[in-house]
Amino acid sequence: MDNFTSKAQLRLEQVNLFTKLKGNQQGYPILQDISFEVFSGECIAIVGPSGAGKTSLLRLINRLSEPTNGKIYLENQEYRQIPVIQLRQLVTLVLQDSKLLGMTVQQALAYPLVLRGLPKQTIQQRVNYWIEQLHIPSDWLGRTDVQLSAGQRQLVAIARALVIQPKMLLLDEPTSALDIGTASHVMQVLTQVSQTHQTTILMANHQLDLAQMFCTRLLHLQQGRLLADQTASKIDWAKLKDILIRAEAQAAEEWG
Ligand SMILES: Nc1ncnc2c1ncn2[C@@H]1O[C@H](COP(=O)(O)OP(=O)(O)OP(=O)(O)O)[C@@H](O)[C@H]1O
Repeated sequence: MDNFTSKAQLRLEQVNLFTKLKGNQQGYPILQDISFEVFSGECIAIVGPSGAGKTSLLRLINRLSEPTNGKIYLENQEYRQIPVIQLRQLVTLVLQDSKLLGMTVQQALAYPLVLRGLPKQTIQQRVNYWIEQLHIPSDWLGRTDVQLSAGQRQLVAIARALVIQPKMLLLDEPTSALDIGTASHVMQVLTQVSQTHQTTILMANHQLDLAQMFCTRLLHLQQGRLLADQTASKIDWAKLKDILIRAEAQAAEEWG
């Protein structure tokens, strides 16, 4: 497989992730035998009940954790050969509860671009553009974490990721605290971003109606395994909703 080249932007090959016990002993499986390819500009929704492994998968792709075995490639380059800083400039993750680390919204949006050494005027233009696109009101700009609601923090975290203009954007339940109108608008903005900039987007999302608005493809995880990998146009959404509701109920029962 080492000489295999693929047109995929991202490739996971038989990835397994196990918890670690004391002395680096292998614990229980979190992800098992995950293989798929992602192509530039795809919008992928990752669905599955609580505990299915959605966050764990996104963390692996952002290299916040390493597979126990199996390999991940970005444009045919194995992850471990890519410097982490370089990888994270190309592949950006928005976590479920992102923090502004003591900065104001304005500072937090500009900061990743300041780190990249961009001219002040370019930074300002880019920040203003995304503030406008995401309808972030100007009176939030001077606020810090504690002065923002969970939903407002989510919107700012999405803007901060878009400002970077990554090749691949990973979003973990990015709209869980947003009202439906704002969440739908975010989905429209993301769709536009992927269409105009060929940005690849992978999004874990419990809200199937929103996933349906946005995705071109869907990965369905259950108990750490990839149950289905489907093109959006071929999905029976009503049936999928039913399956997910039952799986959620079962997961809730198992977790007591
Ligand atoms: N660091 C860790 N150590 C031990 N177990 C972990 C760790 N991280 C995740 N897990 C376990 O791995 C499984 C998958 O968790 P994960 O957070 O990836 O699921 P999820 O699908 O994102 O769930 P949710 O929808 O609730 O966010 C769960 O059983 C979880 O308890």
